Amino acid sequence: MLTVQSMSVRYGDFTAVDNVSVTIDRGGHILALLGPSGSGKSTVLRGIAGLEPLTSGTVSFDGEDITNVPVHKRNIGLVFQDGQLFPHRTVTGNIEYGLTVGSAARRAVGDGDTHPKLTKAERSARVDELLDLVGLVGYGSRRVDQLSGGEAQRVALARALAPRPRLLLLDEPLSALDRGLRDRLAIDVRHIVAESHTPTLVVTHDHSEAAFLADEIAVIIDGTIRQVSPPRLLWRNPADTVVAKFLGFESFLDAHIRHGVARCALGAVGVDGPDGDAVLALGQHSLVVAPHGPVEATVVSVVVLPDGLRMRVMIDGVGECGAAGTLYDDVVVGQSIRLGLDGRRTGVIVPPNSGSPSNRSHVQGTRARVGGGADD
Ligand SMILES: Nc1ncnc2c1ncn2[C@@H]1O[C@H](COP(=O)(O)OP(=O)(O)OP(=O)(O)O)[C@@H](O)[C@H]1O
Repeated sequence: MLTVQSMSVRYGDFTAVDNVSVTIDRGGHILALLGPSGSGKSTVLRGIAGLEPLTSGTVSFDGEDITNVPVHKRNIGLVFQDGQLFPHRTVTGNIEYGLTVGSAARRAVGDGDTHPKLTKAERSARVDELLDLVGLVGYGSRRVDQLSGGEAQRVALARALAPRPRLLLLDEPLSALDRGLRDRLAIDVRHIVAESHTPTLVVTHDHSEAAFLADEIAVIIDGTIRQVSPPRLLWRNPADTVVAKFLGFESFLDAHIRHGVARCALGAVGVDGPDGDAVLALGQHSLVVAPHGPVEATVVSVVVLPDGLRMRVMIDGVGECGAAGTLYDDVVVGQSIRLGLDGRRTGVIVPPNSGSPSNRSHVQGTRARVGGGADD
Protein backbone atom coordinates (compact mmCIF):
# COMPACT_ATOMS: atom_id res chain seq x y z
CA MET A 1 0.00 0.00 0.00
CA LEU A 2 1.54 3.37 0.99
CA THR A 3 5.31 3.51 1.37
CA VAL A 4 7.15 6.71 2.11
CA GLN A 5 10.88 6.15 1.89
CA SER A 6 13.42 8.56 3.41
CA MET A 7 11.32 11.70 2.82
CA SER A 8 13.17 14.95 3.46
CA VAL A 9 11.87 18.46 2.85
CA ARG A 10 14.16 21.45 3.21
CA TYR A 11 13.37 25.14 2.93
CA GLY A 12 16.72 26.80 2.29
CA ASP A 13 18.97 25.80 5.19
CA PHE A 14 16.05 24.64 7.32
CA THR A 15 15.14 20.94 7.38
CA ALA A 16 11.40 20.62 8.07
CA VAL A 17 11.23 16.85 7.48
CA ASP A 18 14.28 14.69 7.93
CA ASN A 19 14.52 11.20 6.48
CA VAL A 20 10.98 10.12 7.36
CA SER A 21 9.85 6.64 6.35
CA VAL A 22 6.23 5.59 6.75
CA THR A 23 4.35 2.48 5.65
CA ILE A 24 0.65 1.72 5.86
CA ASP A 25 0.11 -1.74 4.49
CA ARG A 26 -3.46 -2.60 5.39
CA GLY A 27 -6.75 -1.05 4.31
CA GLY A 28 -8.84 0.35 7.12
CA HIS A 29 -5.86 0.93 9.41
CA ILE A 30 -4.99 4.36 10.75
CA LEU A 31 -1.48 5.64 11.39
CA ALA A 32 -1.35 8.88 13.37
CA LEU A 33 1.57 11.23 12.94
CA LEU A 34 1.64 12.93 16.33
CA GLY A 35 3.93 15.83 17.10
CA PRO A 36 4.12 19.34 18.51
CA SER A 37 3.41 22.43 16.44
CA GLY A 38 6.09 22.94 13.80
CA SER A 39 7.39 19.36 13.99
CA GLY A 40 6.77 18.73 10.28
CA LYS A 41 3.49 16.75 10.37
CA SER A 42 1.64 18.79 7.75
CA THR A 43 4.71 18.87 5.53
CA VAL A 44 4.80 15.06 5.51
CA LEU A 45 1.08 14.97 4.71
CA ARG A 46 1.47 17.52 1.94
CA GLY A 47 4.44 15.59 0.57
CA ILE A 48 2.37 12.41 0.40
CA ALA A 49 -0.54 14.24 -1.23
CA GLY A 50 1.74 15.81 -3.85
CA LEU A 51 1.19 19.34 -2.52
CA GLU A 52 4.82 19.76 -1.42
CA PRO A 53 7.85 18.83 -3.53
CA LEU A 54 10.28 16.52 -1.74
CA THR A 55 13.92 17.48 -1.42
CA SER A 56 14.69 13.76 -1.39
CA GLY A 57 12.93 10.45 -0.86
CA THR A 58 10.04 8.71 -2.54
CA VAL A 59 6.31 8.12 -2.12
CA SER A 60 4.96 4.92 -3.61
CA PHE A 61 1.69 3.13 -3.69
CA ASP A 62 1.38 -0.60 -4.24
CA GLY A 63 4.95 -0.57 -5.48
CA GLU A 64 4.34 2.24 -8.00
CA ASP A 65 6.51 5.32 -7.47
CA ILE A 66 4.14 8.33 -7.42
CA THR A 67 6.69 10.90 -6.19
CA ASN A 68 6.33 12.92 -9.38
CA VAL A 69 2.65 12.22 -10.07
CA PRO A 70 0.57 15.42 -9.79
CA VAL A 71 -1.82 15.77 -6.88
CA HIS A 72 -5.05 15.32 -8.87
CA LYS A 73 -3.83 12.03 -10.29
CA ARG A 74 -2.90 10.40 -6.97
CA ASN A 75 -6.44 9.36 -6.02
CA ILE A 76 -5.97 10.43 -2.42
CA GLY A 77 -8.82 11.65 -0.22
CA LEU A 78 -8.08 14.70 1.94
CA VAL A 79 -9.94 16.04 4.97
CA PHE A 80 -8.83 19.23 6.69
CA GLN A 81 -9.53 20.67 10.13
CA ASP A 82 -12.37 22.88 8.89
CA GLY A 83 -13.81 20.42 6.37
CA GLN A 84 -13.70 23.00 3.55
CA LEU A 85 -17.19 22.12 2.31
CA PHE A 86 -18.91 24.16 -0.37
CA PRO A 87 -21.40 26.29 1.60
CA HIS A 88 -23.70 26.85 -1.37
CA ARG A 89 -24.19 23.11 -1.96
CA THR A 90 -26.32 20.64 -0.06
CA VAL A 91 -24.86 17.64 1.75
CA THR A 92 -25.60 15.51 -1.32
CA GLY A 93 -24.09 18.17 -3.60
CA ASN A 94 -20.87 18.14 -1.60
CA ILE A 95 -20.58 14.36 -1.64
CA GLU A 96 -21.39 14.22 -5.37
CA TYR A 97 -18.60 16.72 -5.98
CA GLY A 98 -16.23 14.17 -4.44
CA LEU A 99 -17.54 11.59 -6.91
CA THR A 100 -17.04 13.87 -9.90
CA VAL A 101 -13.50 14.81 -8.92
CA GLY A 102 -12.63 11.23 -8.10
CA SER A 103 -13.84 9.78 -11.37
CA ALA A 104 -12.15 12.59 -13.30
CA ALA A 105 -8.89 11.87 -11.52
CA ARG A 106 -9.23 8.21 -12.31
CA ARG A 107 -9.97 8.87 -15.96
CA ALA A 108 -6.90 11.10 -16.06
CA VAL A 109 -4.67 8.20 -15.02
CA GLY A 110 -6.30 5.91 -17.57
CA ASP A 111 -8.46 4.13 -15.03
CA GLY A 112 -11.69 5.08 -16.78
CA ASP A 113 -12.54 1.57 -17.91
CA THR A 114 -12.65 0.05 -14.46
CA HIS A 115 -14.25 3.17 -12.95
CA PRO A 116 -16.45 4.57 -15.72
CA LYS A 117 -18.36 7.83 -15.28
CA LEU A 118 -21.25 7.07 -12.98
CA THR A 119 -24.87 7.36 -14.10
CA LYS A 120 -27.23 9.54 -12.06
CA ALA A 121 -28.72 6.45 -10.42
CA GLU A 122 -25.27 5.10 -9.53
CA ARG A 123 -24.25 8.46 -8.08
CA SER A 124 -27.39 8.59 -6.01
CA ALA A 125 -26.82 5.05 -4.73
CA ARG A 126 -23.22 5.88 -3.80
CA VAL A 127 -24.32 9.04 -1.95
CA ASP A 128 -26.90 7.01 0.01
CA GLU A 129 -24.26 4.43 0.84
CA LEU A 130 -21.90 7.16 2.11
CA LEU A 131 -24.61 8.93 4.13
CA ASP A 132 -25.30 5.60 5.79
CA LEU A 133 -21.57 5.02 6.40
CA VAL A 134 -21.09 8.39 8.13
CA GLY A 135 -24.38 8.22 10.05
CA LEU A 136 -26.19 11.02 8.19
CA VAL A 137 -29.10 9.20 6.55
CA GLY A 138 -31.84 11.77 5.83
CA TYR A 139 -29.42 14.74 5.75
CA GLY A 140 -28.90 14.74 1.95
CA SER A 141 -30.96 17.83 1.17
CA ARG A 142 -29.69 19.90 4.13
CA ARG A 143 -27.55 22.92 3.40
CA VAL A 144 -24.10 22.43 4.86
CA ASP A 145 -24.25 25.77 6.69
CA GLN A 146 -27.11 24.26 8.73
CA LEU A 147 -24.92 21.46 10.06
CA SER A 148 -23.12 21.18 13.39
CA GLY A 149 -19.32 21.04 13.33
CA GLY A 150 -19.34 17.28 13.85
CA GLU A 151 -21.91 16.71 11.09
CA ALA A 152 -19.90 18.89 8.71
CA GLN A 153 -16.78 16.80 9.34
CA ARG A 154 -18.79 13.64 8.62
CA VAL A 155 -19.81 15.15 5.28
CA ALA A 156 -16.18 16.06 4.56
CA LEU A 157 -15.23 12.44 5.28
CA ALA A 158 -18.00 11.13 3.02
CA ARG A 159 -16.91 13.50 0.24
CA ALA A 160 -13.30 12.36 0.55
CA LEU A 161 -14.31 8.67 0.54
CA ALA A 162 -16.79 9.05 -2.34
CA PRO A 163 -14.40 8.19 -5.19
CA ARG A 164 -13.00 5.24 -3.22
CA PRO A 165 -9.53 6.79 -2.79
CA ARG A 166 -6.61 4.47 -2.30
CA LEU A 167 -5.44 6.53 0.66
CA LEU A 168 -7.13 8.92 3.07
CA LEU A 169 -5.18 11.80 4.62
CA LEU A 170 -6.73 13.59 7.59
CA ASP A 171 -5.14 16.86 8.75
CA GLU A 172 -6.20 17.60 12.35
CA PRO A 173 -9.73 16.48 11.39
CA LEU A 174 -11.31 16.98 14.81
CA SER A 175 -9.35 19.94 16.19
CA ALA A 176 -12.13 22.47 15.56
CA LEU A 177 -14.63 20.49 17.65
CA ASP A 178 -15.16 20.65 21.39
CA ARG A 179 -13.59 17.96 23.55
CA GLY A 180 -16.59 15.69 24.17
CA LEU A 181 -17.71 15.70 20.55
CA ARG A 182 -14.14 15.21 19.41
CA ASP A 183 -13.75 12.01 21.39
CA ARG A 184 -17.11 10.61 20.25
CA LEU A 185 -16.50 11.47 16.60
CA ALA A 186 -13.00 9.99 16.78
CA ILE A 187 -14.53 6.60 17.61
CA ASP A 188 -16.96 6.97 14.69
CA VAL A 189 -14.19 8.01 12.28
CA ARG A 190 -12.24 4.93 13.25
CA HIS A 191 -15.25 2.77 12.50
CA ILE A 192 -15.94 4.56 9.19
CA VAL A 193 -12.34 4.13 8.05
CA ALA A 194 -12.36 0.45 8.99
CA GLU A 195 -15.64 -0.09 7.10
CA SER A 196 -14.28 1.70 4.04
CA HIS A 197 -11.06 -0.41 4.08
CA THR A 198 -9.09 2.72 3.19
CA PRO A 199 -5.56 3.02 4.57
CA THR A 200 -5.44 6.29 6.46
CA LEU A 201 -2.85 8.71 7.77
CA VAL A 202 -3.94 11.33 10.29
CA VAL A 203 -1.75 14.17 11.49
CA THR A 204 -2.47 15.75 14.83
CA HIS A 205 -0.83 17.47 17.78
CA ASP A 206 -3.57 16.20 20.11
CA HIS A 207 -2.60 13.15 22.16
CA SER A 208 -6.07 11.87 22.81
CA GLU A 209 -7.16 12.42 19.21
CA ALA A 210 -4.24 10.23 18.12
CA ALA A 211 -4.99 7.63 20.78
CA PHE A 212 -8.70 7.50 19.93
CA LEU A 213 -8.14 7.32 16.17
CA ALA A 214 -5.02 5.35 15.51
CA ASP A 215 -3.98 1.73 15.33
CA GLU A 216 -0.43 2.96 15.56
CA ILE A 217 1.15 6.30 16.46
CA ALA A 218 4.36 7.72 15.01
CA VAL A 219 5.80 10.50 17.15
CA ILE A 220 7.50 13.20 15.07
CA ILE A 221 9.67 15.83 16.74
CA ASP A 222 11.83 18.35 14.86
CA GLY A 223 11.11 16.62 11.57
CA THR A 224 12.25 13.19 12.73
CA ILE A 225 10.17 10.16 13.67
CA ARG A 226 11.39 9.13 17.10
CA GLN A 227 9.00 6.33 18.05
CA VAL A 228 6.34 4.15 16.47
CA SER A 229 4.01 2.23 18.74
CA PRO A 230 0.42 1.19 19.24
CA PRO A 231 -1.14 3.81 21.57
CA ARG A 232 -1.05 1.58 24.63
CA LEU A 233 2.68 0.88 24.36
CA LEU A 234 3.52 4.49 23.56
CA TRP A 235 2.48 5.70 27.00
CA ARG A 236 3.74 2.57 28.75
CA ASN A 237 7.17 2.68 27.17
CA PRO A 238 8.19 6.07 25.75
CA ALA A 239 11.36 5.73 23.68
CA ASP A 240 13.28 8.46 25.50
CA THR A 241 12.81 11.49 27.72
CA VAL A 242 12.19 13.84 24.75
CA VAL A 243 9.25 11.72 23.58
CA ALA A 244 8.09 11.22 27.18
CA LYS A 245 8.04 14.98 27.86
CA PHE A 246 5.99 15.54 24.70
CA LEU A 247 3.59 12.81 25.86
CA GLY A 248 3.04 14.63 29.16
CA PHE A 249 5.48 12.96 31.54
CA GLU A 250 7.21 15.52 33.72
CA SER A 251 9.66 13.88 36.14
CA PHE A 252 12.27 11.24 35.51
CA LEU A 253 13.89 8.87 37.98
CA ASP A 254 16.78 6.52 37.39
CA ALA A 255 15.78 2.99 38.32
CA HIS A 256 16.96 -0.57 38.24
CA ILE A 257 14.45 -3.27 37.39
CA ARG A 258 14.66 -6.82 38.62
CA HIS A 259 11.85 -9.37 38.30
CA GLY A 260 9.27 -6.67 37.57
CA VAL A 261 10.21 -4.46 40.52
CA ALA A 262 11.86 -1.09 39.86
CA ARG A 263 13.98 0.42 42.63
CA CYS A 264 14.31 4.19 42.46
CA ALA A 265 14.66 7.24 44.74
CA LEU A 266 11.01 6.82 45.78
CA GLY A 267 11.40 3.17 46.79
CA ALA A 268 10.30 -0.01 45.04
CA VAL A 269 7.42 -0.20 42.58
CA GLY A 270 6.03 -2.95 40.35
CA VAL A 271 6.49 -2.11 36.66
CA ASP A 272 6.39 -3.84 33.31
CA GLY A 273 9.97 -3.84 32.06
CA PRO A 274 12.99 -6.03 31.44
CA ASP A 275 15.68 -6.57 34.07
CA GLY A 276 18.32 -3.86 33.99
CA ASP A 277 18.68 -0.10 34.18
CA ALA A 278 15.70 2.03 33.18
CA VAL A 279 14.24 5.49 33.64
CA LEU A 280 10.83 5.88 35.23
CA ALA A 281 8.72 8.64 33.66
CA LEU A 282 6.25 10.18 36.09
CA GLY A 283 3.08 11.83 34.83
CA GLN A 284 0.21 13.58 36.57
CA HIS A 285 -1.24 10.30 37.83
CA SER A 286 1.90 8.38 38.77
CA LEU A 287 1.96 9.72 42.33
CA VAL A 288 -1.36 9.47 44.11
CA VAL A 289 -2.52 10.39 47.59
CA ALA A 290 -2.24 7.32 49.83
CA PRO A 291 -2.51 7.81 53.64
CA HIS A 292 0.04 5.08 54.33
CA GLY A 293 2.06 5.52 51.13
CA PRO A 294 5.86 5.31 51.24
CA VAL A 295 6.57 8.78 49.78
CA GLU A 296 6.48 11.89 51.93
CA ALA A 297 5.78 15.18 50.16
CA THR A 298 4.81 18.78 50.84
CA VAL A 299 1.93 20.25 48.85
CA VAL A 300 2.98 23.26 46.75
CA SER A 301 -0.32 23.87 44.93
CA VAL A 302 -3.71 22.24 44.45
CA VAL A 303 -6.22 22.56 41.62
CA VAL A 304 -9.65 20.95 41.77
CA LEU A 305 -10.76 19.41 38.45
CA PRO A 306 -13.95 17.47 37.67
CA ASP A 307 -12.12 14.15 37.86
CA GLY A 308 -10.03 14.86 40.95
CA LEU A 309 -7.21 16.93 42.43
CA ARG A 310 -4.06 17.90 40.57
CA MET A 311 -1.20 18.94 42.81
CA ARG A 312 2.36 20.09 42.65
CA VAL A 313 4.32 18.55 45.48
CA MET A 314 7.90 18.86 46.73
CA ILE A 315 9.72 15.63 47.53
CA ASP A 316 13.08 15.61 49.33
CA GLY A 317 15.86 14.40 47.07
CA VAL A 318 13.61 14.40 43.98
CA GLY A 319 12.26 17.94 43.61
CA GLU A 320 8.88 19.22 42.48
CA CYS A 321 6.50 16.70 40.84
CA GLY A 322 2.87 16.43 39.84
CA ALA A 323 0.55 14.29 41.94
CA ALA A 324 -3.13 13.39 41.90
CA GLY A 325 -5.87 12.90 44.43
CA THR A 326 -9.59 12.28 44.47
CA LEU A 327 -12.26 14.85 45.26
CA TYR A 328 -12.52 13.16 48.68
CA ASP A 329 -8.90 13.91 49.66
CA ASP A 330 -8.60 16.90 51.99
CA VAL A 331 -5.40 18.60 50.90
CA VAL A 332 -4.18 22.16 51.45
CA VAL A 333 -1.05 24.01 50.35
CA GLY A 334 1.86 23.55 52.75
CA GLN A 335 0.49 20.31 54.16
CA SER A 336 2.71 17.28 54.50
CA ILE A 337 1.07 14.29 52.79
CA ARG A 338 1.89 10.71 51.90
CA LEU A 339 1.84 9.40 48.37
CA GLY A 340 2.07 6.06 46.62
CA LEU A 341 3.77 5.49 43.26
CA ASP A 342 1.49 3.70 40.79
CA GLY A 343 3.68 1.62 38.47
CA ARG A 344 0.78 1.13 36.06
CA ARG A 345 0.55 4.85 35.50
CA THR A 346 4.30 5.33 35.17
CA GLY A 347 6.20 5.20 31.89
CA VAL A 348 9.18 2.90 31.74
CA ILE A 349 11.97 4.04 29.43
CA VAL A 350 14.31 1.18 28.67
CA PRO A 351 17.55 1.49 26.74
CA PRO A 352 17.27 0.57 23.03
CA ASN A 353 17.97 -3.07 22.21
CA SER A 354 17.24 -4.17 25.75
CA GLY A 355 15.31 -7.17 24.45
CA SER A 356 12.05 -6.12 26.05
CA PRO A 357 9.04 -7.30 23.99
CA SER A 358 7.53 -3.82 24.27
CA ASN A 359 10.79 -2.19 23.25
CA ARG A 360 10.61 -3.77 19.82
CA SER A 361 7.94 -1.28 18.79
CA HIS A 362 9.90 1.86 19.49
CA VAL A 363 13.19 2.19 17.80
CA GLN A 364 14.49 5.72 17.41
CA GLY A 365 14.83 6.88 13.84
CA THR A 366 12.73 3.94 12.75
CA ARG A 367 10.18 3.75 9.99
CA ALA A 368 6.53 4.06 10.89
CA ARG A 369 4.66 0.98 9.77
CA VAL A 370 1.03 0.13 10.31
CA GLY A 371 -1.09 -2.74 9.10
CA GLY A 372 -0.78 -6.49 8.60
CA GLY A 373 2.98 -6.42 8.29
CA ALA A 374 3.62 -4.35 11.41
CA ASP A 375 6.62 -5.64 13.22
CA ASP A 376 5.24 -5.35 16.74
N1 LIG B 1 6.95 27.07 2.83
C1 LIG B 1 7.72 27.08 3.92
N2 LIG B 1 8.84 27.80 3.97
C2 LIG B 1 9.64 27.81 5.07
N3 LIG B 1 9.38 27.09 6.19
C3 LIG B 1 8.27 26.35 6.19
C4 LIG B 1 7.37 26.31 5.07
N4 LIG B 1 6.36 25.46 5.39
C5 LIG B 1 6.60 25.01 6.64
N5 LIG B 1 7.74 25.54 7.13
C6 LIG B 1 8.33 25.27 8.45
O1 LIG B 1 8.51 23.88 8.54
C7 LIG B 1 8.25 23.44 9.87
C8 LIG B 1 7.22 22.33 9.84
O2 LIG B 1 5.99 22.89 9.44
P1 LIG B 1 4.66 22.02 9.46
O3 LIG B 1 3.55 22.89 9.00
O4 LIG B 1 4.88 20.75 8.73
O5 LIG B 1 4.52 21.69 11.02
P2 LIG B 1 3.33 21.02 11.80
O6 LIG B 1 3.93 19.97 12.67
O7 LIG B 1 2.27 20.58 10.84
O8 LIG B 1 2.83 22.23 12.67
P3 LIG B 1 1.33 22.66 13.12
O9 LIG B 1 0.84 21.59 14.06
O10 LIG B 1 1.56 23.97 13.82
O11 LIG B 1 0.52 22.79 11.87
C9 LIG B 1 7.83 24.67 10.64
O12 LIG B 1 8.93 25.16 11.37
C10 LIG B 1 7.40 25.64 9.57
O13 LIG B 1 7.60 26.99 9.99
